[in-house]
Amino acid sequence: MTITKNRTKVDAKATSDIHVHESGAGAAVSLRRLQLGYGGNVAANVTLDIEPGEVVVFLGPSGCGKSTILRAMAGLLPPIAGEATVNGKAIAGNDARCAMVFQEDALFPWRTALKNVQFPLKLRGLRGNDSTKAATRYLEQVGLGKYLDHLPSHLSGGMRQRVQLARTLACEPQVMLMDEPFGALDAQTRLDMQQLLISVWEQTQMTILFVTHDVDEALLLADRVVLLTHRPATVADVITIEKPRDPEAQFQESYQRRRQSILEFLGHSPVGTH
Ligand SMILES: Nc1ncnc2c1ncn2[C@@H]1O[C@H](COP(=O)(O)OP(=O)(O)OP(=O)(O)O)[C@@H](O)[C@H]1O
Repeated sequence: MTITKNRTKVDAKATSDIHVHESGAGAAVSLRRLQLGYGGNVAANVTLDIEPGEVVVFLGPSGCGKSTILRAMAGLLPPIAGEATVNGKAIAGNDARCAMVFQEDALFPWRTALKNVQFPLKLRGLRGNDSTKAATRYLEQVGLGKYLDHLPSHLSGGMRQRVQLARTLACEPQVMLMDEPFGALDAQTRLDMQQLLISVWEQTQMTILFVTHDVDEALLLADRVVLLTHRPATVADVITIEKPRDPEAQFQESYQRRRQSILEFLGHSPVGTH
């Protein structure tokens, strides 16, 4: 698989403490003339193929339909026309293969971090000690091993997003959907979360569909950046990002040129067609 060739592949056998999906990697996603909308108004019309293990970041003007695409992937919005498939099979409501991380933390406020992460494990049939051990490992994976008994209200915004990430990992999805997950965090916490996500990706090789407004975040995380038009969102351009990422890359002229041209696109992006 070409997309992951420059990133560190993790041998699933060598990482028994890390939760790699049974398939060992993410899934291929195919959006075929996927038309989405609300009450007859088209919000997105997208055709795109995504490789297993690829990180695809959607960038587009405000209100163009980015979240709508993720909602459809999560099975929360049936298509008007066309189809979205994961490994060739159409997405159905509550499809366990896709799991969403939202910007606003969607944790149960009355449950501790541990119990929040245990929730999807229970749905997967894990109980008692097995569930506690697995949930603890997921929380350790996101750096919260010492906060198992904390309620969400006793955690910072960044820590709550970590719990949300752990809870999503506990679903063992093949496709992780992330809708501006770090948008509400302060700058330093956001950078920390980006690095955490890179490390989670290296461990799980999940396919990730990520929505952001932040061009630097897109360029850091993406294998490919998908630029969307104004509503209805259609694919205007797809930019492949070279890996491995050089930490100094953003100081290079080529990075700044690319960043500038994306910002210009976002400032004058064309209107999509139905
Ligand atoms: N539940 C809904 N009912 C009706 N219209 C909706 C609904 N949700 C979204 N829309 C409309 O669909 C369009 C796309 O919304 P969406 O949230 O997907 O955009 P977005 O690109 O994610 O926006 P933003 O960049 O502001 O987060 C917008 O015009 C929005 O007003």
